[in-house]
Amino acid sequence: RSCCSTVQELVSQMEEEPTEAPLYIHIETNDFSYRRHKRQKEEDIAVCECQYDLMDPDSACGERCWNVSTNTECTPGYCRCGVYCKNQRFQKSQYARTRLVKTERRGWGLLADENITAGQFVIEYCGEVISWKEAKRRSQTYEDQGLTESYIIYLNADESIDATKKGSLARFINHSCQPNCETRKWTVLGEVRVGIFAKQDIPIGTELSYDYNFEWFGGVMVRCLCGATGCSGFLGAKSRGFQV
Ligand SMILES: C[S@@+](CC[C@H](N)C(=O)[O-])C[C@H]1O[C@@H](n2cnc3c(N)ncnc32)[C@H](O)[C@@H]1O
Repeated sequence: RSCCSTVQELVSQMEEEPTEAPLYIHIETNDFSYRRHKRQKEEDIAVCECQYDLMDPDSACGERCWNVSTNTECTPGYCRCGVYCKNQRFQKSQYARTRLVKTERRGWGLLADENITAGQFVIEYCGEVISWKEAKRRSQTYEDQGLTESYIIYLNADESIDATKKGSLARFINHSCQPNCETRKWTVLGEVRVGIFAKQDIPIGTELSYDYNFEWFGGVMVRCLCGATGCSGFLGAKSRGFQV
C-alpha cells in the first residue's frame, strides 16, 4: 500500500498525536471504481512549444507555456522540456507541506506547514469520481446516517468527487467566506482534476480555506463559523447543491 494509508498511520507520524483521528482511506489520485479511467487519444495530446535552455532554466514550461495558459498539464514523452518540464504538478503530486489540526468548532482543518506563495499549487482534492445522480443519492444516505460533515464537490456538469470514505488531505480544508485558497480545474492526461491553489501568500501555521460556495455539493445546512466580516451565514448557501 505505497500510496494508500489510513489517517491513523499519517497522524501517528506527527509529533503531537491528536486523539480520535478521523477514519478514511488516504489516496493521492482519484478513484475510478465507478467508471473507467479515460484513455487519452494521441491526437488529443496538447503539445507546447517550450524548449528547455540550460542557460535559462525559466525556459522550461512555466507561465508562458501554452498548456499552462489553458490549465492543461504536459504529457510525459510529448514535452520537449523532458524532465525539466514544470507543468506536471498533479501528476507528480507536487503538494505544499501541510499539517492536520483539530479546530475548536469546525472539526479537523489543514494548516500550511511551510510558507506558501500566491498562486502555488497546494494539494489535489482527490476522492471517488461519481456521477451527479450517485452524488445526490450518497449525499442523502450520508445525511440519513447522521453525518454532519460533507465531502462531495463538483467536478463538472455530470460528475462529482466524493472524499467521504477515500480522499486526500484536501478533504480537511474548511470553508471561509474570506479564503486564502481557491479551487481550479486542470486537465491532466485527458481527465479533469481539482486542485487547491493559494490566492495569496500564506505564512506557515495558517489554516487553509477555500469558498465552498462554488464547488460544494452540500449536505445538511451548517451555520458558518469562519468568522470573516461579510460571512454569508451558512456553508455553501449559494452552491448549486442547495439550488437543485
Ligand atoms: C470538507 S469537510 C472539512 C473538514 C472537516 N472539518 C472535518 O473535520 O473532516 C466539510 C465540513 O467541515 C465543517 N466545516 C467546514 N468549514 C466550516 C465553517 N466555516 N463553519 C462550520 N463548519 C465548517 C462542516 O461540517 C462541513 O460539512
